[in-house]
Amino acid sequence: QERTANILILIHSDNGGTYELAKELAKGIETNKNVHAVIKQVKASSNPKLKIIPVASIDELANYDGIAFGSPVYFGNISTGMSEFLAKTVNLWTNHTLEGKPATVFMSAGSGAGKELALQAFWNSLAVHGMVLVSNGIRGYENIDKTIPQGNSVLGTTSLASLKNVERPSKSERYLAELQGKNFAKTTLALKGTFDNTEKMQQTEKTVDINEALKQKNIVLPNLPKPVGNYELFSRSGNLVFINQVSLKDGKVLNPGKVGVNVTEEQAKEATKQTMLNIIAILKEAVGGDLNKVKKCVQLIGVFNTTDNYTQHALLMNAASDLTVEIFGEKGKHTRNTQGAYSLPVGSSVSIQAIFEVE
Ligand SMILES: Cc1cc2nc3c(=O)[nH]c(=O)nc-3n(C[C@H](O)[C@H](O)[C@H](O)COP(=O)(O)O)c2cc1C
Repeated sequence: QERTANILILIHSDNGGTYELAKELAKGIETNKNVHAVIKQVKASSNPKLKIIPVASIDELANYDGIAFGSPVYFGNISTGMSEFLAKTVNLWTNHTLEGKPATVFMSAGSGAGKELALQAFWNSLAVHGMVLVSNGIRGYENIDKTIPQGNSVLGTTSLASLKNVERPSKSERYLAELQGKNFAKTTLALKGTFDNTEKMQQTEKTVDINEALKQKNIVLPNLPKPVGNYELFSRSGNLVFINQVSLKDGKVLNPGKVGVNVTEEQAKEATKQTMLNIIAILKEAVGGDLNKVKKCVQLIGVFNTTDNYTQHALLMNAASDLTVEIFGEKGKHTRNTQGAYSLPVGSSVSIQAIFEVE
């Protein structure tokens, strides 16, 4: 059977210069008929030229055989958009997910000031991930037009987008990007299968320390709320822990009221997240301070104070579900019910009942 490979071209672009280079890389990659390239971006763009590009999720990076990263040069560095995306890859990093995967980088610059620093900065982050960095060297240098400034660099192709004596990317820059794509496809195909991390990832999955992961993700659990009636914060029966909360924050209700009247959907989501944080703080207490003892989130029920005709309860509840999965990974996946209510205690816009299985 013929070997095939899938390459992600992951870009951030403001004005489309990076996207132009990405298309050339894709063309170069796909001159190898066994290698497929897909261009995605790190966040949605309102630029009409870039709107159609799908947005990549963090977790999908694991699914490709190689990744080409492209961004504008910002002050001799990678762009803020790219930097923000990379900052969310801590889980991939600690799980060794990208180790041994080939990576290559390209950038759209203005004048080109600091372009090599920026390419180097890209490499820094990808080296921390343990990726195999594929350089350009002087490939193609003999064929480029040297009568005008060009974005060639040994680390990766750039384009000098603000030098408009010719259309940018220039013909030579496009040629270099295509060549980079061709070479990257060759390396990716050759390395495929030599970096199978599934076994290692499964091992680390088991040993992921949830308490540490919370710190790394900057998730701070609130102080325990005080009961406002004759009840306990949690109740344990066998291996199940039952917890019910509203959106109390520092003794006050966060974003109280009715969704669609005096609470926006964004505020309701914020309140929902706060409620879930309260629940997880209580859960931590219930397992003696060690969240690694949580085996599964079994079920969540979210009740929202809404108008009669409101239907987007599921959307609001995602704020709680997403947080639970972010913290507990696979163990955080749960069944769920959502409902609307005419009024809720202490004016909260949301109330959540949670059931967890623990050790
Ligand atoms: C905040 C900021 C900082 C920038 N810093 C540099 C720089 O240090 N060197 C450079 O050559 N261009 C710099 N530029 C220009 C961009 O790299 C250039 O416009 C690039 O082509 C944008 O790529 P895009 O078309 O994919 O958005 C900067 C632009 C911005 C917005």
